[in-house]
Amino acid sequence: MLRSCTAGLRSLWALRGRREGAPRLSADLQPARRLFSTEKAVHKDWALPNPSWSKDLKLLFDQFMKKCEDGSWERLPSCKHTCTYKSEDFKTYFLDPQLVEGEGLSQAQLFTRGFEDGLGFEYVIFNNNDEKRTVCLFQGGPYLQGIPGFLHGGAIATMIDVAFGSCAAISGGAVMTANLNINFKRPVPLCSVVVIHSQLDKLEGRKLFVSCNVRSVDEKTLYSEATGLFIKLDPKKSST
Ligand SMILES: CCCCCCCC/C=C\CCCCCCCC(=O)SCCNC(=O)CCNC(=O)[C@H](O)C(C)(C)COP(=O)(O)OP(=O)(O)OC[C@H]1O[C@@H](n2cnc3c(N)ncnc32)[C@H](O)[C@@H]1OP(=O)(O)O
Repeated sequence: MLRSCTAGLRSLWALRGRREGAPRLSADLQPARRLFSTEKAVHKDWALPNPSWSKDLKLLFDQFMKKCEDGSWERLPSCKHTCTYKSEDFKTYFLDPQLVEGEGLSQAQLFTRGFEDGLGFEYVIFNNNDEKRTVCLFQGGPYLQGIPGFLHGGAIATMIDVAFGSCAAISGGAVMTANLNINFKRPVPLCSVVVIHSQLDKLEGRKLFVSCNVRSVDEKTLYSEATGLFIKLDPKKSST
């Protein structure tokens, strides 16, 4: 059964709620495989092959799915909509009912999942919990063009942020990006597949330091290198 990816968001929103006096969720801030594993299946998982996936992407996907068989790796599911909006749990911890019920938020989608199949971000992230690292297989579609024929740098930065965010959230729970530093070394051809290898380098109090490299499928081309700083949200502080 599909496991929901919304527990992470619930964790984040619960934390926000708690800052304003809502009851504490025990799952909050726990290093968290549970971010990806506690909810019942309610929404489609988009981190799975669709007809727009190239041969390269499908091949890599199959290779990583094989690595999942012994439990050393796990595929992270990915929802398009911020699914918890309709859950009772979410309402319990989100204190502004207008935001929960309102048009704006009901239409909210994860930025990277807001495109038709194949046109934007096609990706799947695999996590190796013991090694504190993730691998993101990413095919950037035609709507992500920057200079003709190549991916927009902002699209690459977005994908790196998502890859980092997942890597950091697994260890840190509810985290936010504080700093991203990217060196773009080679332009990424539009519609090609790249592999983003992310690593949690250091955990220092509430600070999670991550780094990654973005490579071609054959690993010969290094497209980008990046570092990031994620901060575990502090339940005593307001994020707005
Ligand atoms: C993200 C959700 C996670 C939930 C789980 C999801 C599951 C995964 C599912 C699906 C993956 C999707 C993944 C998507 C990823 C996208 C992520 C984003 O787009 S996040 C939006 C962009 N980022 C912001 O808008 C932040 C804005 N900034 C802030 O809100 C604050 O600055 C914040 C929360 C980052 C820190 O604020 P403070 O008040 O809590 O903490 P202070 O005291 O300022 O800093 C703590 C320590 O960090 C250092 N620090 C803070 N910012 C720094 C910086 N920019 N550079 C260096 N150090 C910094 C400080 O110097 C301090 O260090 P000392 O403890 O004193 O040693």
